[in-house]
Amino acid sequence: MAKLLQLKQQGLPMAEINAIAQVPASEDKLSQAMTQLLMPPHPIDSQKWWALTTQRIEQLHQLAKDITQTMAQQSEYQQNQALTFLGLYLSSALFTATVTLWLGQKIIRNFMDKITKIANDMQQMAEDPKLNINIRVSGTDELARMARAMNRMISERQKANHALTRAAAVFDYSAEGIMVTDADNHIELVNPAFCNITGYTLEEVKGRSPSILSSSRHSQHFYTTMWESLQTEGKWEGEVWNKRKNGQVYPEYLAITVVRNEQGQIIQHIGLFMDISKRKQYEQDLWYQANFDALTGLPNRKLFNERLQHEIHVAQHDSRKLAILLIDLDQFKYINDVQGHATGDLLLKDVAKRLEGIAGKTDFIARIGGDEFVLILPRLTNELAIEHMATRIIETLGMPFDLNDREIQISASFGIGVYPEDGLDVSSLTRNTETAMYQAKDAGRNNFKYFTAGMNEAMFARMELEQRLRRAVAQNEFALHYQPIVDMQTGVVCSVEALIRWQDPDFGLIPPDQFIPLAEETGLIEPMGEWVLNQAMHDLRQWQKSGLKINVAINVSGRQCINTRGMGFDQVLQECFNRHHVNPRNVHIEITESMLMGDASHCLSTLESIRHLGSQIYIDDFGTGYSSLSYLKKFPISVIKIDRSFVENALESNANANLVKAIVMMGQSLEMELVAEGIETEAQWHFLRDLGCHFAQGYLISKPLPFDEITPLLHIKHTALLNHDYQDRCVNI
Ligand SMILES: Nc1nc2c(ncn2[C@@H]2O[C@@H]3COP(=O)(O)O[C@H]4[C@@H](O)[C@H](n5cnc6c(=O)[nH]c(N)nc65)O[C@@H]4COP(=O)(O)O[C@H]3[C@H]2O)c(=O)[nH]1
Repeated sequence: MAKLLQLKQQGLPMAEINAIAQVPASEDKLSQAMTQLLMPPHPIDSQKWWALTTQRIEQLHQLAKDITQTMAQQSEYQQNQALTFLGLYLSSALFTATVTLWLGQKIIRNFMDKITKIANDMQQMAEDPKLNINIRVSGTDELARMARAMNRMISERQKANHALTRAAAVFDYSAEGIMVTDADNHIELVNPAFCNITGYTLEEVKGRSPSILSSSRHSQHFYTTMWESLQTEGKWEGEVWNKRKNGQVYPEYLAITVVRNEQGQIIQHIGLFMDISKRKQYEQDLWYQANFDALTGLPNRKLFNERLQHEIHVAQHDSRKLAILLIDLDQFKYINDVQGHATGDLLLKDVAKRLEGIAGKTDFIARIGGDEFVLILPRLTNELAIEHMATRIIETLGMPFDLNDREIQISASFGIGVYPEDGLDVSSLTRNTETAMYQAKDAGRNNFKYFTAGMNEAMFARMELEQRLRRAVAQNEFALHYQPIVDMQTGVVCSVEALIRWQDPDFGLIPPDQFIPLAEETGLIEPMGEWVLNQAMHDLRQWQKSGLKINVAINVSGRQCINTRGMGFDQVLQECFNRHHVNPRNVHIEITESMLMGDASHCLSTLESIRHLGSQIYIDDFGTGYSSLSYLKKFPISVIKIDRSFVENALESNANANLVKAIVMMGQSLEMELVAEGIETEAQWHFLRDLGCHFAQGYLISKPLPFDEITPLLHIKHTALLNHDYQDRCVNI
């Protein structure tokens, strides 16, 4: 039992103790002995008791021996078992140590590999900052996490690098100049665009103040405001005139931003600017185009209106007067059409120069239309100044122009309007001055007219007439009257002059003087002239069919002669002759002297073409114009018509008679035939015939009459006016 207790105290498990305490089956004797020992004592003798006791003691000894033996066996067994356990323990410990060592080595090698890989990759990246390696470390351990963290870091670094690269590229390649200054506004850094724009290198500006670029165009106040804005708002932007290194001042658009540190102190200023010279130039060009005439360089109508508005305001404020002179070139359209636009342009440029030459310092001159110029005289001290200027304009523009080696003479008509009498605002003053200008034109050109209240009525009348004339052309309200031209030697009617009449439904018959100038001005003369030509050819054909030998003279205006429907006049004629089967030799073309003065070369070629067709050319109203012999010689003119005004006055005085003689002699010296117009009396007839005039036209023979009325008169031979035998000359015309 003591042994069992001891085992128990040693902490042996109960199962084992139990096993040890179990008495094996072979030990039945022990059990029996024990049982007997425990049995109550029987009443036996001492010997027996002794034997029994001895026996039992022996049994006990045997039992103790057995127990000792068993316990020895048990102890041996336990020892063996302990040894086994120890062996096992030691071998497992060894195994564990080996495995642990092996695992440790493996883990360490693994760690070392990973660390080496990370270190190598890091080393490579350190050597080449542009290199970005994705460190590949697998697993979930610390190193793998570290590698992933590093990869993230690298990726961030990569992004940051990209951003930096981009920022650097923006800085380097930006078209805008960039300037970075420190807190004290000393230049720290500039980009290449800065150098391009300003002409300075970084070395030249580093450490200096941006005022190195100052152009001195801005006041101190300008810069003070800029700095105030930087201090309070942290930024400023606007247009600045700066100066390049070469001294050239240029405009730039500048945006300055203040950079502050975490404490809110200014550490840098970043100035970003672009050169806006081109944009400024473009804006200026646009403004120029909108306000100036490209051809002459003079202000245009828009600028004129603005300036007049301003001058009226000033004049009103100062209680002063101002005048405007509206100048229109006479026959400019003709020159333009005949000589070509290039010559027309040259003329306009020269006119502009001449007007600029005579305008005073405070005067303002503009071109407000094709051939319309306007002069503002804003500081009128007295009205004589207007007259003086008007006379100078007429004189200046009256001098011949030398255009492409051609001498061209022009004149101008202009109206004068005075503020405040003739208009209190721009539109009324301009409108009234325009009215005065038209009046000057109607009054025979090359003069000027002051605006008067009555002019407006005339202006309205003119506008109304134009309306009616347009309708007349559209509705063909015209008729032709014919006036005979008689051979002064034979009294025979050789030809008739076709004269247009306007049969207005409201106003009756209107003579050509009242609408031809307007028709020329408005261009209506072209369709009107074509109608005359066709009608006259039609009538001529009728007379010829009836067996009458007659020619027809047609009046042709300068504008009509240039072109009709875009065709040369000779082509128009040819078409018409063909249409009516008329021989061009039976048609005379009457032109005025002024036509010859416009464009000599174009006129010459047109007249030669007409002459080439076979028609003769008459100069109408001779003597009223320049009557230049040199001009007349150049042109293929066959007949001169002496203007009615000379014939009318020829017999009134010797001087007048001598004038007519001179004209006749001039014609004779040019070997041209002469027609005396407006012969009303026999005295005039005889006078002119005796001078050597060949043909006569006038009321003495007949007034212009319609076709039906004139036809019978064409057969009459005016023998009563003859005083000697004649020979028939008409066929030669
Ligand atoms: N007092 C007076 N007058 C006389 C006498 N003999 C003729 N006349 C007028 O003198 C003008 C002559 O025509 P013109 O000089 O060619 O002058 C013409 C001509 O330049 C122009 N004209 C007439 N018809 C046409 C036409 O079809 N086309 C063009 N372009 N102009 C035309 O109109 C002008 C005026 O024509 P008309 O009024 O018909 O006036 C005609 C005629 O009626 C006379 O003895 N005494």
